[in-house]
Amino acid sequence: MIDTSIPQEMLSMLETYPDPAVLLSSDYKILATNDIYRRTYDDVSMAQRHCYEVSHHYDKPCDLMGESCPMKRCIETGKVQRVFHLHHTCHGEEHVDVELYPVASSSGNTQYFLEVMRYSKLASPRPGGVALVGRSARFTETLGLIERVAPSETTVLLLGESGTGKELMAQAVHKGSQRSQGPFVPVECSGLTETLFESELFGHEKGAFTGANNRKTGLVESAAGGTLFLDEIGDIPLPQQVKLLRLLETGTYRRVGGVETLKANFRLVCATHRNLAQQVTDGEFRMDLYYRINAFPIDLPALRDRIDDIPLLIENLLPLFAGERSLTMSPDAISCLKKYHFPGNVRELRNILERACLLVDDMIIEPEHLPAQCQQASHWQADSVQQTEQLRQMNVLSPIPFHQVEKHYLQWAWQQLNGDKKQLAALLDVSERTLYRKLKQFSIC
Ligand SMILES: Nc1ncnc2c1ncn2[C@@H]1O[C@H](COP(=O)(O)OP(=O)(O)OP(=O)(O)O)[C@@H](O)[C@H]1O
Repeated sequence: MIDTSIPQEMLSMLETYPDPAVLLSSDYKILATNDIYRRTYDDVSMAQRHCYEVSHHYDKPCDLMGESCPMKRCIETGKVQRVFHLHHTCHGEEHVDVELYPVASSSGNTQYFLEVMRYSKLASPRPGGVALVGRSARFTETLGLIERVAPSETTVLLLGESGTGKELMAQAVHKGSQRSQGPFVPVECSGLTETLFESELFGHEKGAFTGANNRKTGLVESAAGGTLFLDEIGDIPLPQQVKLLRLLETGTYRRVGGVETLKANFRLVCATHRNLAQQVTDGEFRMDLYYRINAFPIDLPALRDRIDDIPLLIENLLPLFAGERSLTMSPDAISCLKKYHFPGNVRELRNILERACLLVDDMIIEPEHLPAQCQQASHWQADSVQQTEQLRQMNVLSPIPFHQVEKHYLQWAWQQLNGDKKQLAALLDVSERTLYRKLKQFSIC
């Protein structure tokens, strides 16, 4: 499809892009497309379709559908815009890095908009292909940050609860980097003692200490040309933090028992489930090290904050445990899981699916194949809705002081869970210590 008023140079330029590219008018109409765009998206040969119809199957511009529209921002600012969106293509949905450039006419006014789209190879919104999957707004936003930072050498700090996929995201950073052909070396920092920390990270010379019968290559050396992933960096004790800081500051290290100064050559990605800023305040984490590693922090959402991803994760993970069977999950069971709190995040979902695959005799996983706490979460929510309705009918929902609401609610929840503190704390999203304090305060136990 070609708008005959578009200069030939402009059309030729579109074809030079190795990615799908389109020329748009300010009212979102597609004026010209390159070949790769036509092959990737629906048939746009019918003249003057809107970009939002083709990419999103919307009948209105993205910003009216709750998305950030690069076109709108480009018109407002006159500057290049970059956003990360989920697009419909003829291969199904794809995560797309969209760049929009204003194109000026000879008079200097913006006449067209050039949109170039690059597909993410790091994650998928569909089951099957890659390990990392997600399509919720929170996941897409996180992936957008990963796509931005991955090609650089910047240190990345991944923050999130246990099981949210920090290691998978660290691998994605590596995969999207210039170092992707090099090694990805994960280091589990918790539990490394002072001496172990040094010899693991820096290696040691033969005879450096009793039992050092050979020279050992350290993980820093193994990561040469690649990415070093320091998992649970918040667990590194203070004395080891100094050694890590020295490595990062100088870019050099020495094997234990060695005299030779070696040059490090790695890109650093760190992760923790801890609140590092709080650890700095509490004197548990060095401030200088914190600022060294906090160059590009990314918060990974908990599974309960992206429940829209649960069906996709189930579809992606079930084949891992289903063996030869093509198992599915019933809508009731999916709905149970959507109401569950998932303190262990995706790792817990994996375990739940593995267990369900062993329990199911038929081809469909039902709520009865899920652990009691998942079934209970579902009843619990239903009960609380029903109870609120009963209270409303009894006209007792007139305003009462907050602490009384808290007390009554806690008493009720305590009974529902038969006094299971661990589960109750997880469902209420508080620590067991906080829960214990509350229970004592209200004399519940
Ligand atoms: N978005 C995702 N898509 C598919 N699988 C995922 C996703 N996120 C996490 N997982 C799976 O969940 C499990 C836990 O992920 P991972 O080990 O990356 O989490 P983590 O945050 O590093 O956990 P921890 O803090 O305990 O080390 C893995 O089996 C991983 O494959």
